[in-house]
Parts: sequence; structure tokens; C-alpha cells
Amino acid sequence: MQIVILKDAAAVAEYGAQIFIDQINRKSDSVLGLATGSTPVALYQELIKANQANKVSFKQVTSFNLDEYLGLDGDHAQSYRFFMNEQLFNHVDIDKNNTFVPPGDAQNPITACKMYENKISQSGGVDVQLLGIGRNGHIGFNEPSSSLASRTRVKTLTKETVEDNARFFAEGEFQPHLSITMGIGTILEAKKVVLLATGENKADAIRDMCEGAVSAVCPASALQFHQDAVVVIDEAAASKLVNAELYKHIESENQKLQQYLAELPN
Ligand SMILES: N[C@@H]1[C@@H](O)[C@H](O)[C@@H](COP(=O)(O)O)O[C@@H]1O
Repeated sequence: MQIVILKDAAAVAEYGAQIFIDQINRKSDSVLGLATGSTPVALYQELIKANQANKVSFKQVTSFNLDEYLGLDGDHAQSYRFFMNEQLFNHVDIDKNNTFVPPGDAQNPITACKMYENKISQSGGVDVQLLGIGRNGHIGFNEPSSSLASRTRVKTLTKETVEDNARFFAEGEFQPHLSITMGIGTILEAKKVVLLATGENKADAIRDMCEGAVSAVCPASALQFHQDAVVVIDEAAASKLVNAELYKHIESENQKLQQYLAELPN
């Protein structure tokens, strides 16, 4: 795990966005795994800015979102499809036909999950997967106790997650307690994974993910098994890490190495 600790949320968004921009500029038909929640919004803003400044083009990009509420169709203002359109897709040159979000309105959600998995495989697999993290360590909607080998499936949300996400729903409005989410096994197959977290309320989850045992109690800890997982966090989210100084030291050494490699003659 590469753990990058930056001063604030704006720096986290910029750093994360640059990974995606570099990826697309290296491979124009990249397959991106995308995430919702409030944390990625600033990263999406950076991508929109870069697209509008012609620094990156999404014309040949394909995307797969992590998850969706079961029971909401894509026109529902709280659906993750709607969120992605509003926060990113409507503002960049991506072909929306190449953007996939699990169908929250599927008549048969079990079949829909299998089809979603097949679609990811047919696309060649995800090149870079963006992730946020829930306060309880969930990724996508893989709540504690999720199998670390799980595939895309229907998951029940915990009371904590329903409460955390209630802020987006109007009082009395139907709020789903079920979701369709990529599994942890699905996420681990992405060639690269970038997890962003900001703010003190994520500090426990970040500590458990990076320094705790690999366990279904903290689903994000499965990323310890990923060969190329980058955790980009601000000082507040890093505040409970025992080895924060070590990670900063490694990062500064890593940057010197990158600089050295960049200056090597071809
Ligand atoms: N399914 C999403 C997750 O993918 C996201 O990581 C989490 C944290 O969201 P936020 O970034 O708003 O804290 O919220 C939801 O539960």
C-alpha cells in the first residue's frame, strides 16, 4: 500500500485526479472504476477542469461505477447514476453509452449483477478504480462481514450507512436499505486502486484499513492484498495512523526515486 498524506482535501483531490489524467493520457481507451459519495466530488471537479482545458479527453473512456441503490432508477435525484451525470459525465466529453452504473431498477437484480460482472470482463477489466471509504470501513457498499472474495451482488446496508447517507434524502422520502455493489473480489481485480479519504471522521477507518489486520470487519483492509493500491488522505484522516511519519518518509524517498528515473537517459 502506498500511503500519501497531504495537507488538505484540495491537495487530495488534485493528487487523485492527476493519477486518472495520467492514466487516460497513457491509454486513451482506459476503463475507469468510479465512485460516489461526497469525497470524490472535488476530484471530479479537477477532471472537469482538465477536460475543459484540453489536458485530457474522455472520448474513448469506459467507466464502471461501484454501486447503486436498489429501488431507485437513474432519473431519481438520489441515485448514483444521477449523481455521476451531475458531478462528472454531463461536463466532460465522455460518451454516456460507455458509462455503466449497476441498474438500481433491474427487474431481476441477481441476473443484473451477473451481467455487470460480465460487462466488466468484456471491457478488459478496470485499469484504475477510485474508492472512498465509509466510517465503518466499507468500500462500495461492501459492509463489514462482506466476503473478501465477493463479486457484484445485492447487499443490505448497515444502520450506520443508512444514517450517514440520510443527509441526501428529504424527510419522509423513500431511502433504500439495499444496494447492488461490485464485490471486494471484483474491486481487487482492478489493475490499480486509488482510495481517497478526508476529515477526522474517517481516521478510525483509515487506521483499521492500513494498520489493522486484514479482516471482513474492515472490508477496506482487503486492499492490503492489492499490488498497486494508493491511499490518498489528508492530515485529519491520517491523524490516527501510528506510522504516519514513516509513510511521509517513504513518500519523499519515492518522489526522489521517480525524479531520478525521469532524468535517466532513454
Ligand atoms: N457507497 C458509497 C461509498 O462508495 C462511499 O465511499 C461512502 C463514503 O461517502 P463519503 O465520501 O460521502 O463519506 O458512501 C457511500 O456509502
